[in-house]
Amino acid sequence: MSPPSHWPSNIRYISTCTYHSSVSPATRVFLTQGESAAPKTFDGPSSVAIKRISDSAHPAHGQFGLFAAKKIKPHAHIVDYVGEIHCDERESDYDLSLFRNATLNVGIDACRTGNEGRFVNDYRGIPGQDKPNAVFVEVRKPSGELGIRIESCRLIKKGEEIVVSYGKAWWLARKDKDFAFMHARLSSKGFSSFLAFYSCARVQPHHSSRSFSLHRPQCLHNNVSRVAAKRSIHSSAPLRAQKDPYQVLGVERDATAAQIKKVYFQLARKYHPDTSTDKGAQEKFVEIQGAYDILKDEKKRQMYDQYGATSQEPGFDPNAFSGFSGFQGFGGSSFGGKESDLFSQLFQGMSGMSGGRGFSQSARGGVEDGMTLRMPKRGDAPISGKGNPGDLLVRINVTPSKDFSRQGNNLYHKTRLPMHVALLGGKVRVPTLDGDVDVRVPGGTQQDEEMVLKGRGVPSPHGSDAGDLFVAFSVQLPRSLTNHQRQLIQQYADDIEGRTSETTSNSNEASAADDDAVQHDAQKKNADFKKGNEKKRRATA
Ligand SMILES: C[S@@+](CC[C@H](N)C(=O)[O-])C[C@H]1O[C@@H](n2cnc3c(N)ncnc32)[C@H](O)[C@@H]1O
Repeated sequence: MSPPSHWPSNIRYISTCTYHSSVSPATRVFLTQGESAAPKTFDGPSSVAIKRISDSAHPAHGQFGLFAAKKIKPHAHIVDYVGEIHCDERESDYDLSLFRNATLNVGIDACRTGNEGRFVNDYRGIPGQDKPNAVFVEVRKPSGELGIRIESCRLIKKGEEIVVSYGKAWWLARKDKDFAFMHARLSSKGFSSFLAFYSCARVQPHHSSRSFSLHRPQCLHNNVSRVAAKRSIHSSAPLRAQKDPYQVLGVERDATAAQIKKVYFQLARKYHPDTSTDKGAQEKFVEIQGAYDILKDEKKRQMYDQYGATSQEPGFDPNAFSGFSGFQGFGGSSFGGKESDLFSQLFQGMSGMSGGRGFSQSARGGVEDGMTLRMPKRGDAPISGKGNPGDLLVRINVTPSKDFSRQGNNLYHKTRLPMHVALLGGKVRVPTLDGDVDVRVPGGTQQDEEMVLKGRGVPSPHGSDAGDLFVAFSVQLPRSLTNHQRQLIQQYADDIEGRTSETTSNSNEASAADDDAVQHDAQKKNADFKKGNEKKRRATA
Protein backbone atom coordinates (compact mmCIF):
# COMPACT_ATOMS: atom_id res chain seq x y z
CA MET A 1 0.00 0.00 0.00
CA SER A 2 1.52 3.33 -0.97
CA PRO A 3 1.82 5.99 1.73
CA PRO A 4 -0.38 9.11 1.58
CA SER A 5 1.04 12.45 0.53
CA HIS A 6 3.32 14.21 3.02
CA TRP A 7 4.22 10.86 4.52
CA PRO A 8 7.77 11.16 5.99
CA SER A 9 10.25 8.97 4.15
CA ASN A 10 11.90 7.73 7.35
CA ILE A 11 8.68 6.25 8.77
CA ARG A 12 7.29 2.93 7.54
CA TYR A 13 3.66 3.20 6.48
CA ILE A 14 1.55 0.25 7.65
CA SER A 15 -2.18 -0.43 7.70
CA THR A 16 -2.30 -2.94 10.57
CA CYS A 17 -0.34 -3.14 13.77
CA THR A 18 2.85 -5.15 13.99
CA TYR A 19 3.94 -7.01 17.13
CA HIS A 20 7.31 -6.42 18.74
CA SER A 21 9.25 -9.34 20.20
CA SER A 22 8.63 -7.96 23.72
CA VAL A 23 5.02 -9.19 23.41
CA SER A 24 4.92 -12.73 24.79
CA PRO A 25 2.88 -15.41 23.02
CA ALA A 26 0.35 -15.47 25.88
CA THR A 27 -0.06 -11.68 25.75
CA ARG A 28 -0.43 -11.85 22.04
CA VAL A 29 -3.25 -14.34 22.39
CA PHE A 30 -4.95 -12.02 24.86
CA LEU A 31 -4.47 -9.05 22.51
CA THR A 32 -5.59 -10.72 19.33
CA GLN A 33 -8.22 -13.24 20.29
CA GLY A 34 -10.87 -11.32 22.18
CA GLU A 35 -14.57 -11.17 21.62
CA SER A 36 -15.01 -9.22 18.41
CA ALA A 37 -17.09 -6.09 18.14
CA ALA A 38 -19.58 -5.30 15.39
CA PRO A 39 -17.80 -3.40 12.59
CA LYS A 40 -18.52 0.27 12.25
CA THR A 41 -18.93 2.09 8.96
CA PHE A 42 -15.56 3.33 8.00
CA ASP A 43 -14.47 5.44 5.07
CA GLY A 44 -10.89 4.42 5.53
CA PRO A 45 -7.98 6.80 5.36
CA SER A 46 -9.66 8.62 2.46
CA SER A 47 -11.46 10.86 4.96
CA VAL A 48 -8.19 12.31 6.24
CA ALA A 49 -5.18 14.16 4.92
CA ILE A 50 -1.80 14.84 6.50
CA LYS A 51 -0.81 18.49 6.22
CA ARG A 52 2.10 20.56 7.35
CA ILE A 53 1.03 23.20 9.85
CA SER A 54 1.82 26.60 8.40
CA ASP A 55 -0.12 28.77 10.87
CA SER A 56 2.54 30.33 13.11
CA ALA A 57 0.01 30.67 15.94
CA HIS A 58 -0.45 26.90 15.99
CA PRO A 59 1.60 25.38 18.82
CA ALA A 60 2.77 22.55 16.55
CA HIS A 61 3.77 25.01 13.82
CA GLY A 62 6.18 23.43 11.36
CA GLN A 63 5.05 19.92 12.27
CA PHE A 64 2.26 17.93 10.70
CA GLY A 65 -1.39 17.49 11.67
CA LEU A 66 -4.32 15.35 10.60
CA PHE A 67 -7.08 17.11 8.66
CA ALA A 68 -10.57 16.17 7.42
CA ALA A 69 -10.40 15.55 3.67
CA LYS A 70 -14.19 15.64 3.60
CA LYS A 71 -17.09 16.23 5.96
CA ILE A 72 -16.95 13.68 8.80
CA LYS A 73 -20.17 12.83 10.63
CA PRO A 74 -20.34 12.66 14.44
CA HIS A 75 -19.26 9.34 15.99
CA ALA A 76 -17.68 8.13 12.78
CA HIS A 77 -14.68 5.85 12.75
CA ILE A 78 -12.09 8.17 11.23
CA VAL A 79 -8.91 6.13 11.21
CA ASP A 80 -7.20 3.43 13.29
CA TYR A 81 -4.20 4.26 15.45
CA VAL A 82 -1.67 1.86 14.02
CA GLY A 83 1.89 1.19 15.08
CA GLU A 84 4.10 -1.37 16.74
CA ILE A 85 2.49 -3.15 19.69
CA HIS A 86 5.08 -3.64 22.40
CA CYS A 87 5.57 -4.45 26.08
CA ASP A 88 8.95 -2.80 26.61
CA GLU A 89 9.56 0.71 27.91
CA ARG A 90 9.87 3.51 25.36
CA GLU A 91 10.33 7.19 25.29
CA SER A 92 8.22 8.08 22.33
CA ASP A 93 5.72 10.84 21.70
CA TYR A 94 3.75 8.45 19.52
CA ASP A 95 3.33 5.72 22.11
CA LEU A 96 -0.27 5.19 23.13
CA SER A 97 -1.29 2.85 25.90
CA LEU A 98 -3.29 -0.09 24.68
CA PHE A 99 -3.62 -2.06 27.88
CA ARG A 100 -2.11 -1.95 31.31
CA ASN A 101 -2.50 -3.69 34.62
CA ALA A 102 -0.17 -4.73 37.43
CA THR A 103 1.84 -7.12 35.30
CA LEU A 104 1.24 -6.08 31.74
CA ASN A 105 2.01 -2.81 30.06
CA VAL A 106 1.18 -2.77 26.37
CA GLY A 107 1.57 0.20 24.07
CA ILE A 108 1.15 1.06 20.41
CA ASP A 109 4.17 2.99 19.32
CA ALA A 110 3.87 4.79 15.99
CA CYS A 111 7.24 6.50 16.20
CA ARG A 112 8.98 4.53 13.45
CA THR A 113 6.09 2.76 11.82
CA GLY A 114 2.43 3.78 11.66
CA ASN A 115 -0.40 5.28 9.68
CA GLU A 116 -2.22 8.62 9.46
CA GLY A 117 -3.38 8.32 13.10
CA ARG A 118 0.11 9.17 14.35
CA PHE A 119 -0.32 12.76 13.14
CA VAL A 120 -3.28 13.66 15.30
CA ASN A 121 -2.48 16.66 17.50
CA ASP A 122 -3.85 17.72 20.86
CA TYR A 123 -6.42 20.56 20.69
CA ARG A 124 -4.72 22.69 23.37
CA GLY A 125 -3.47 26.04 22.21
CA ILE A 126 -4.68 25.59 18.64
CA PRO A 127 -6.49 28.71 17.47
CA GLY A 128 -10.23 28.06 17.02
CA GLN A 129 -10.09 24.67 18.75
CA ASP A 130 -11.32 24.95 22.29
CA LYS A 131 -12.30 21.27 22.55
CA PRO A 132 -11.31 18.02 20.93
CA ASN A 133 -13.43 17.05 17.95
CA ALA A 134 -12.23 13.45 18.05
CA VAL A 135 -11.33 10.83 20.62
CA PHE A 136 -9.26 7.69 20.91
CA VAL A 137 -11.49 4.67 21.35
CA GLU A 138 -10.37 1.26 22.45
CA VAL A 139 -12.02 -1.45 20.41
CA ARG A 140 -12.01 -5.12 19.74
CA LYS A 141 -11.86 -5.27 15.96
CA PRO A 142 -14.07 -7.73 14.07
CA SER A 143 -11.03 -10.03 14.02
CA GLY A 144 -10.99 -9.97 17.84
CA GLU A 145 -7.79 -7.91 17.94
CA LEU A 146 -7.56 -5.19 20.57
CA GLY A 147 -6.88 -1.83 18.99
CA ILE A 148 -7.40 1.90 19.16
CA ARG A 149 -9.20 4.00 16.64
CA ILE A 150 -9.88 7.67 16.29
CA GLU A 151 -13.56 8.59 16.23
CA SER A 152 -15.26 11.94 15.72
CA CYS A 153 -17.06 13.52 18.72
CA ARG A 154 -19.04 15.87 16.52
CA LEU A 155 -19.39 16.85 12.90
CA ILE A 156 -16.00 17.82 11.49
CA LYS A 157 -16.02 20.13 8.51
CA LYS A 158 -13.93 19.45 5.43
CA GLY A 159 -10.50 21.03 5.89
CA GLU A 160 -10.80 21.25 9.68
CA GLU A 161 -7.95 19.84 11.75
CA ILE A 162 -8.83 16.64 13.61
CA VAL A 163 -7.78 17.10 17.23
CA VAL A 164 -8.00 14.97 20.33
CA SER A 165 -7.00 15.48 23.95
CA TYR A 166 -3.85 13.80 25.13
CA GLY A 167 -5.10 14.43 28.68
CA LYS A 168 -3.96 16.94 31.26
CA ALA A 169 -1.58 14.45 32.79
CA TRP A 170 0.24 14.11 29.50
CA TRP A 171 0.90 17.82 29.49
CA LEU A 172 1.82 17.95 33.12
CA ALA A 173 4.31 15.16 32.62
CA ARG A 174 5.77 17.03 29.67
CA LYS A 175 6.05 20.28 31.50
CA ASP A 176 9.45 19.69 33.01
CA LYS A 177 10.80 18.18 29.85
CA ASP A 178 9.61 21.02 27.68
CA PHE A 179 10.19 23.86 30.05
CA ALA A 180 13.77 24.56 29.13
CA PHE A 181 13.10 24.07 25.45
CA MET A 182 10.05 26.30 25.43
CA HIS A 183 11.83 28.89 27.48
CA ALA A 184 14.54 29.06 24.88
CA ARG A 185 11.94 29.51 22.17
CA LEU A 186 10.17 32.17 24.13
CA SER A 187 12.78 34.80 23.63
CA SER A 188 12.95 34.35 19.89
CA LYS A 189 9.43 33.41 18.87
CA GLY A 190 7.05 34.95 21.35
CA PHE A 191 4.64 33.45 23.81
CA SER A 192 2.15 31.24 22.08
CA SER A 193 3.91 27.89 22.20
CA PHE A 194 5.09 28.36 25.72
CA LEU A 195 1.68 29.26 26.99
CA ALA A 196 0.13 26.35 25.20
CA PHE A 197 2.30 23.92 27.06
CA TYR A 198 2.63 25.67 30.34
CA SER A 199 -0.91 26.77 30.92
CA CYS A 200 -2.21 23.30 30.18
CA ALA A 201 0.32 21.74 32.41
CA ARG A 202 -0.39 23.93 35.38
CA VAL A 203 -4.05 23.15 35.82
CA GLN A 204 -3.48 19.54 36.79
CA PRO A 205 -3.23 19.24 40.56
CA HIS A 206 -2.21 15.60 40.60
CA HIS A 207 -1.62 12.89 38.12
CA SER A 208 -0.71 9.30 37.97
CA SER A 209 2.13 9.48 35.54
CA ARG A 210 5.48 8.42 36.93
CA SER A 211 7.91 10.13 34.73
CA PHE A 212 6.67 10.60 31.28
CA SER A 213 3.68 11.31 29.19
CA LEU A 214 0.33 9.77 29.32
CA HIS A 215 -3.09 10.32 27.91
CA ARG A 216 -6.24 9.75 29.89
CA PRO A 217 -9.85 8.98 29.16
CA GLN A 218 -11.45 12.02 27.68
CA CYS A 219 -15.04 11.52 26.84
CA LEU A 220 -17.18 8.51 27.38
CA HIS A 221 -19.91 7.77 25.02
CA ASN A 222 -22.46 5.01 25.35
CA ASN A 223 -20.62 1.99 26.62
CA VAL A 224 -17.36 2.78 24.97
CA SER A 225 -14.67 4.66 26.78
CA ARG A 226 -12.68 7.00 24.65
CA VAL A 227 -9.24 7.19 25.77
CA ALA A 228 -5.88 8.22 24.69
CA ALA A 229 -3.29 6.91 26.90
CA LYS A 230 0.34 7.54 26.59
CA ARG A 231 2.27 4.93 28.44
CA SER A 232 4.50 6.16 31.13
CA ILE A 233 8.01 4.94 30.78
CA HIS A 234 9.53 4.26 34.14
CA SER A 235 8.07 2.18 36.90
CA SER A 236 9.54 3.21 40.20
CA ALA A 237 9.33 -0.43 41.19
CA PRO A 238 9.76 -2.89 38.38
CA LEU A 239 6.69 -4.79 37.34
CA ARG A 240 6.97 -8.38 38.31
CA ALA A 241 6.85 -10.33 35.10
CA GLN A 242 4.94 -13.58 35.50
CA LYS A 243 6.87 -16.13 33.51
CA ASP A 244 4.98 -18.35 31.14
CA PRO A 245 4.12 -21.38 33.35
CA TYR A 246 4.32 -23.74 30.37
CA GLN A 247 7.84 -22.55 29.69
CA VAL A 248 8.84 -22.77 33.34
CA LEU A 249 7.74 -26.40 33.54
CA GLY A 250 8.81 -27.11 29.96
CA VAL A 251 5.50 -28.69 28.97
CA GLU A 252 3.41 -28.29 25.84
CA ARG A 253 0.37 -26.03 25.99
CA ASP A 254 -1.88 -29.02 25.52
CA ALA A 255 -0.16 -31.17 28.13
CA THR A 256 -2.51 -33.28 30.26
CA ALA A 257 -2.87 -32.76 34.00
CA ALA A 258 -0.98 -36.03 34.61
CA GLN A 259 1.93 -34.93 32.38
CA ILE A 260 2.13 -31.58 34.16
CA LYS A 261 2.12 -33.23 37.57
CA LYS A 262 4.86 -35.64 36.60
CA VAL A 263 7.14 -32.90 35.29
CA TYR A 264 6.42 -30.77 38.31
CA PHE A 265 7.53 -33.50 40.73
CA GLN A 266 10.71 -34.08 38.76
CA LEU A 267 11.60 -30.39 38.73
CA ALA A 268 10.61 -29.80 42.34
CA ARG A 269 12.89 -32.62 43.41
CA LYS A 270 15.73 -31.33 41.27
CA TYR A 271 15.53 -27.74 42.53
CA HIS A 272 14.46 -28.28 46.11
CA PRO A 273 16.51 -25.70 48.06
CA ASP A 274 17.24 -28.17 50.86
CA THR A 275 18.93 -30.67 48.60
CA SER A 276 19.92 -28.89 45.39
CA THR A 277 23.44 -27.59 44.94
CA ASP A 278 22.32 -25.51 41.97
CA LYS A 279 23.09 -21.79 42.48
CA GLY A 280 19.70 -20.39 41.53
CA ALA A 281 17.78 -23.34 42.99
CA GLN A 282 15.68 -21.36 45.42
CA GLU A 283 14.50 -18.93 42.78
CA LYS A 284 13.85 -21.70 40.29
CA PHE A 285 11.93 -23.65 42.91
CA VAL A 286 9.67 -20.66 43.59
CA GLU A 287 9.10 -20.24 39.87
CA ILE A 288 8.19 -23.90 39.52
CA GLN A 289 5.72 -23.66 42.40
CA GLY A 290 4.14 -20.57 40.85
CA ALA A 291 3.81 -22.22 37.47
CA TYR A 292 2.36 -25.41 38.93
CA ASP A 293 -0.12 -23.42 41.02
CA ILE A 294 -1.58 -22.08 37.82
CA LEU A 295 -1.45 -25.20 35.69
CA LYS A 296 -2.74 -27.67 38.26
CA ASP A 297 -5.92 -25.66 38.72
CA GLU A 298 -8.20 -26.13 35.75
CA LYS A 299 -9.90 -22.77 36.13
CA LYS A 300 -6.68 -20.82 36.61
CA ARG A 301 -5.13 -22.60 33.66
CA GLN A 302 -8.05 -21.82 31.42
CA MET A 303 -7.94 -18.13 32.47
CA TYR A 304 -4.20 -18.06 31.83
CA ASP A 305 -4.66 -19.59 28.39
CA GLN A 306 -7.25 -17.01 27.51
CA TYR A 307 -5.91 -13.83 29.08
CA GLY A 308 -2.28 -14.47 29.89
CA ALA A 309 -0.38 -13.52 33.05
CA THR A 310 -2.74 -10.70 33.87
CA SER A 311 -5.49 -13.22 34.66
CA GLN A 312 -3.59 -14.32 37.75
CA GLU A 313 -3.55 -10.88 39.33
CA PRO A 314 -5.76 -10.11 42.33
CA GLY A 315 -8.95 -8.40 41.23
CA PHE A 316 -8.72 -9.58 37.64
CA ASP A 317 -12.13 -9.54 36.07
CA PRO A 318 -12.46 -11.21 32.67
CA ASN A 319 -15.77 -9.44 32.05
CA ALA A 320 -13.90 -6.20 32.02
CA PHE A 321 -12.33 -7.16 28.73
CA SER A 322 -15.51 -7.54 26.80
CA GLY A 323 -17.89 -4.96 28.26
CA PHE A 324 -15.65 -2.20 29.43
CA SER A 325 -13.26 -0.84 26.97
CA GLY A 326 -11.50 1.77 29.04
CA PHE A 327 -7.77 1.46 29.22
CA GLN A 328 -6.63 4.08 31.57
CA GLY A 329 -4.32 2.01 33.70
CA PHE A 330 -1.16 4.01 33.54
CA GLY A 331 -0.29 4.82 37.08
CA GLY A 332 1.96 1.82 37.20
CA SER A 333 3.34 0.47 40.34
CA SER A 334 3.73 3.79 42.07
CA PHE A 335 0.81 5.07 44.02
CA GLY A 336 -0.56 7.74 46.25
CA GLY A 337 0.87 7.93 49.71
CA LYS A 338 -2.33 8.35 51.69
CA GLU A 339 -5.47 6.48 50.93
CA SER A 340 -7.31 9.65 50.06
CA ASP A 341 -4.70 10.33 47.38
CA LEU A 342 -4.74 6.74 46.40
CA PHE A 343 -8.27 7.01 45.20
CA SER A 344 -8.37 10.58 44.15
CA GLN A 345 -8.25 9.61 40.53
CA LEU A 346 -10.84 6.93 40.85
CA PHE A 347 -13.58 7.42 38.37
CA GLN A 348 -11.70 10.15 36.60
CA GLY A 349 -13.16 10.62 33.18
CA MET A 350 -16.38 8.89 34.08
CA SER A 351 -18.72 11.77 33.49
CA GLY A 352 -20.64 11.20 30.34
CA MET A 353 -21.42 7.66 31.33
CA SER A 354 -24.68 6.77 32.97
CA GLY A 355 -26.50 9.45 31.05
CA GLY A 356 -23.85 12.07 31.53
CA ARG A 357 -23.83 12.04 35.33
CA GLY A 358 -20.49 12.30 37.00
CA PHE A 359 -20.15 10.83 40.48
CA SER A 360 -17.69 9.89 43.09
CA GLN A 361 -17.34 6.66 44.98
CA SER A 362 -15.08 5.47 47.73
CA ALA A 363 -13.20 2.21 47.39
CA ARG A 364 -11.73 -0.28 49.82
CA GLY A 365 -8.11 0.19 50.80
CA GLY A 366 -5.60 -1.83 48.87
CA VAL A 367 -7.07 -1.68 45.42
CA GLU A 368 -4.36 -1.71 42.79
CA ASP A 369 -3.69 0.07 39.60
CA GLY A 370 -5.36 -1.86 36.80
CA MET A 371 -7.95 -3.55 39.02
CA THR A 372 -11.55 -3.55 37.97
CA LEU A 373 -14.37 -2.74 40.35
CA ARG A 374 -17.90 -3.79 39.56
CA MET A 375 -20.71 -1.45 40.55
CA PRO A 376 -23.96 -3.34 40.16
CA LYS A 377 -26.68 -1.58 38.17
CA ARG A 378 -24.67 1.61 37.66
CA GLY A 379 -24.18 0.98 33.95
CA ASP A 380 -26.26 1.92 30.94
CA ALA A 381 -29.94 1.17 30.61
CA PRO A 382 -30.77 -1.48 27.99
CA ILE A 383 -31.24 -0.06 24.49
CA SER A 384 -34.76 -1.51 24.46
CA GLY A 385 -35.57 0.68 27.46
CA LYS A 386 -36.80 -2.38 29.38
CA GLY A 387 -35.07 -4.20 32.19
CA ASN A 388 -32.39 -3.30 34.69
CA PRO A 389 -29.38 -1.21 33.87
CA GLY A 390 -26.15 -3.14 33.45
CA ASP A 391 -23.20 -3.08 35.82
CA LEU A 392 -20.53 -0.44 35.67
CA LEU A 393 -16.99 -1.79 35.52
CA VAL A 394 -14.41 0.69 36.70
CA ARG A 395 -10.77 0.19 35.93
CA ILE A 396 -8.71 1.65 38.79
CA ASN A 397 -6.12 4.22 38.05
CA VAL A 398 -3.88 4.92 41.04
CA THR A 399 -2.09 8.21 41.63
CA PRO A 400 1.69 7.88 42.04
CA SER A 401 3.32 8.80 45.31
CA LYS A 402 6.46 10.76 45.91
CA ASP A 403 7.17 8.68 49.00
CA PHE A 404 6.47 5.12 47.97
CA SER A 405 6.58 2.74 45.11
CA ARG A 406 4.43 -0.33 45.24
CA GLN A 407 4.59 -3.94 44.25
CA GLY A 408 1.53 -5.93 45.09
CA ASN A 409 0.65 -4.97 48.65
CA ASN A 410 4.23 -4.17 49.59
CA LEU A 411 5.53 -0.63 49.68
CA TYR A 412 9.08 0.58 49.10
CA HIS A 413 10.62 3.74 50.45
CA LYS A 414 14.17 5.02 50.23
CA THR A 415 15.38 7.15 53.10
CA ARG A 416 18.58 9.12 53.67
CA LEU A 417 20.79 8.08 56.52
CA PRO A 418 23.46 10.50 57.81
CA MET A 419 26.85 8.80 57.93
CA HIS A 420 27.13 8.99 61.72
CA VAL A 421 23.72 7.33 62.17
CA ALA A 422 24.72 4.59 59.74
CA LEU A 423 27.93 4.05 61.74
CA LEU A 424 26.73 4.45 65.28
CA GLY A 425 23.04 3.66 65.02
CA GLY A 426 20.17 6.00 65.87
CA LYS A 427 16.72 6.98 64.71
CA VAL A 428 15.35 8.10 61.35
CA ARG A 429 11.88 9.36 60.56
CA VAL A 430 10.08 7.32 57.93
CA PRO A 431 6.72 8.02 56.28
CA THR A 432 4.05 5.31 56.44
CA LEU A 433 0.44 5.25 55.31
CA ASP A 434 -0.54 6.06 58.90
CA GLY A 435 1.85 8.98 59.30
CA ASP A 436 5.55 9.35 60.01
CA VAL A 437 7.22 6.99 62.47
CA ASP A 438 10.67 6.88 64.08
CA VAL A 439 12.66 3.85 63.10
CA ARG A 440 15.63 2.65 65.13
CA VAL A 441 18.61 1.93 62.89
CA PRO A 442 21.38 -0.37 64.13
CA GLY A 443 25.00 0.83 63.99
CA GLY A 444 26.87 -0.42 60.92
CA THR A 445 23.92 -0.06 58.54
CA GLN A 446 25.16 -0.32 54.98
CA GLN A 447 24.20 1.54 51.83
CA ASP A 448 20.98 0.07 50.27
CA GLU A 449 20.39 -2.22 53.23
CA GLU A 450 16.69 -2.71 53.82
CA MET A 451 14.52 -2.85 56.87
CA VAL A 452 11.04 -4.35 56.80
CA LEU A 453 8.17 -2.75 58.69
CA LYS A 454 5.76 -5.65 58.91
CA GLY A 455 2.16 -4.91 58.07
CA ARG A 456 2.89 -1.26 57.18
CA GLY A 457 2.22 -1.85 53.49
CA VAL A 458 -1.08 -1.66 51.66
CA PRO A 459 -4.12 -3.23 53.30
CA SER A 460 -5.45 -6.12 51.29
CA PRO A 461 -8.77 -5.43 49.55
CA HIS A 462 -9.63 -9.09 50.16
CA GLY A 463 -9.33 -8.77 53.94
CA SER A 464 -6.13 -10.82 54.23
CA ASP A 465 -2.91 -9.48 55.78
CA ALA A 466 -1.61 -6.08 54.79
CA GLY A 467 1.66 -5.92 52.89
CA ASP A 468 4.97 -4.76 54.37
CA LEU A 469 6.88 -1.52 54.07
CA PHE A 470 10.49 -1.97 52.91
CA VAL A 471 12.74 0.90 53.88
CA ALA A 472 16.03 1.08 51.99
CA PHE A 473 18.82 3.28 53.35
CA SER A 474 20.88 5.67 51.35
CA VAL A 475 23.93 6.61 53.40
CA GLN A 476 24.85 10.29 53.04
CA LEU A 477 28.53 11.23 53.23
CA PRO A 478 29.35 14.81 54.18
CA ARG A 479 30.78 16.81 51.28
CA SER A 480 33.07 18.82 53.53
CA LEU A 481 34.43 18.59 57.06
CA THR A 482 35.38 21.14 59.67
CA ASN A 483 38.93 20.89 61.00
CA HIS A 484 37.71 19.22 64.11
CA GLN A 485 35.69 16.65 62.20
CA ARG A 486 38.63 16.00 59.93
CA GLN A 487 40.86 15.32 62.92
CA LEU A 488 38.35 12.89 64.36
CA ILE A 489 37.99 11.02 61.07
CA GLN A 490 41.76 11.05 60.66
CA GLN A 491 42.11 9.43 64.06
CA TYR A 492 39.63 6.83 62.98
CA ALA A 493 41.59 6.24 59.76
CA ASP A 494 44.86 6.00 61.71
CA ASP A 495 43.32 3.52 64.04
CA ILE A 496 42.08 1.36 61.19
CA GLU A 497 45.36 1.54 59.31
CA GLY A 498 47.56 1.14 62.41
CA ARG A 499 49.32 4.51 62.13
CA THR A 500 50.33 6.66 65.07
CA SER A 501 48.60 10.01 65.19
CA GLU A 502 51.95 11.85 65.24
CA THR A 503 52.94 10.69 61.78
CA THR A 504 49.77 12.06 60.32
CA SER A 505 49.35 15.20 62.37
CA ASN A 506 51.85 17.20 60.28
CA SER A 507 50.45 16.15 56.95
CA ASN A 508 47.02 16.61 58.40
CA GLU A 509 47.70 20.18 59.32
CA ALA A 510 49.11 20.80 55.87
CA SER A 511 46.09 19.33 54.13
CA ALA A 512 43.69 21.18 56.47
CA ALA A 513 45.50 24.39 55.57
CA ASP A 514 45.21 23.49 51.87
CA ASP A 515 41.53 22.83 52.37
CA ASP A 516 41.05 26.09 54.18
CA ALA A 517 42.75 27.85 51.29
CA VAL A 518 40.48 26.10 48.79
CA GLN A 519 37.40 26.89 50.85
CA HIS A 520 38.44 30.47 51.22
CA ASP A 521 39.03 30.71 47.50
CA ALA A 522 35.61 29.23 46.78
CA GLN A 523 33.93 31.59 49.22
CA LYS A 524 35.69 34.51 47.62
CA LYS A 525 34.65 33.43 44.13
CA ASN A 526 31.11 33.07 45.33
CA ALA A 527 31.16 36.52 46.82
CA ASP A 528 32.64 37.90 43.58
CA PHE A 529 29.91 36.20 41.63
CA LYS A 530 27.22 37.67 43.88
CA LYS A 531 28.78 41.08 43.59
CA GLY A 532 28.86 40.72 39.81
CA ASN A 533 25.19 39.85 39.80
CA GLU A 534 24.39 42.75 42.05
CA LYS A 535 26.23 45.08 39.66
CA LYS A 536 24.35 43.61 36.69
CA ARG A 537 21.04 44.03 38.50
CA ARG A 538 21.78 47.63 39.26
CA ALA A 539 22.80 48.24 35.66
CA THR A 540 19.51 46.79 34.31
CA ALA A 541 17.29 48.45 36.96
C1 LIG B 1 1.47 12.16 18.19
S1 LIG B 1 2.48 13.46 17.70
C2 LIG B 1 1.41 14.43 16.71
C3 LIG B 1 1.96 14.66 15.33
C4 LIG B 1 3.08 15.63 15.23
N1 LIG B 1 2.56 16.98 15.16
C5 LIG B 1 3.96 15.35 14.02
O1 LIG B 1 4.07 16.17 13.12
O2 LIG B 1 4.55 14.29 13.94
C6 LIG B 1 2.64 14.34 19.21
C7 LIG B 1 3.54 15.55 19.12
O3 LIG B 1 2.91 16.59 18.39
C8 LIG B 1 3.14 17.84 19.01
N2 LIG B 1 1.84 18.39 19.45
C9 LIG B 1 0.65 17.81 19.32
N3 LIG B 1 -0.32 18.60 19.78
C10 LIG B 1 0.26 19.72 20.21
C11 LIG B 1 -0.21 20.92 20.82
N4 LIG B 1 -1.49 21.16 21.05
N5 LIG B 1 0.69 21.86 21.15
C12 LIG B 1 2.01 21.66 20.91
N6 LIG B 1 2.52 20.55 20.34
C13 LIG B 1 1.66 19.59 20.00
C14 LIG B 1 4.05 17.60 20.19
O4 LIG B 1 5.37 17.81 19.70
C15 LIG B 1 3.82 16.14 20.48
O5 LIG B 1 4.95 15.58 21.05
